[in-house]
Amino acid sequence: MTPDIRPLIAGNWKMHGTAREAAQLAEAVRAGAGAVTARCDLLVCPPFVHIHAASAAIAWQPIAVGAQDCSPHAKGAHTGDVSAPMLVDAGCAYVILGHSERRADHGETDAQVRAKTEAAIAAGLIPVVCVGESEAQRDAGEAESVVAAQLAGSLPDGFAAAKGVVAYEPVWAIGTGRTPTEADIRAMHARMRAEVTGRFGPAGGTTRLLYGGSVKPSNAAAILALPDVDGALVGGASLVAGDFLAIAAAVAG
Ligand SMILES: O=C[C@H](O)COP(=O)(O)O
Repeated sequence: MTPDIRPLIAGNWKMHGTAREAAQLAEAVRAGAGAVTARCDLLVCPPFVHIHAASAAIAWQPIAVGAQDCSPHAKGAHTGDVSAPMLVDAGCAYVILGHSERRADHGETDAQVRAKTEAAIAAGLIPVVCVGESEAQRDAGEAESVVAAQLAGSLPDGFAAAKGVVAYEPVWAIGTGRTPTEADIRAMHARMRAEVTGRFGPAGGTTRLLYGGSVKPSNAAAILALPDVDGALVGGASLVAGDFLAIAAAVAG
């Protein structure tokens, strides 16, 4: 954790579930959130088509809803895309951008992620920009330089002032049950803090830096206690309300 930064525990539901299941999961998170929202912010990111169902189930509780992508364009002839203003209209406060699955599945580049991030900020959304190295890049000793380059290319000017969030997700740790060592997470987050403060000045000192990749209740406390780890971006475990809330409860009180 970083002193004076309120942690964020974010759930990325990816491409799972029906609208009914999304509503049930959101309701279960809402019902159990009272014990943890005193110490951290909660965010759930359903698939586009379930955003309304999740938002309706969460209602007034202090749990934010986000999306998993947005268009770099505010409107227009872009079949299949969803704009940032549409997400605001649907009740979103955040949007995940540049997730490694989008970089892999859709060939998203740093420049495209940056354009989407600019669009999100212009619409009033808080972007959660994902970065992370492949296993081959880590084995080659390139992890920090890869992430630094992704940050330089993906984050627009004004990112920190807009309270943008960075999520470090080593690609090889996503959905695998494997995590970096605590020393490696600590080192990467220190490097990311140096990068954002170098780029954005004092505002970068309060940028929330999340860790993601096989976070679960059993490892959350150790990871969340590390310096400059200001929360978690949770995939698989966020699909089980009890596990997601247990991860949030692992934030030091
Ligand atoms: O966005 C979330 C990450 O891809 C982590 O997924 P995971 O917790 O299933 O490893």
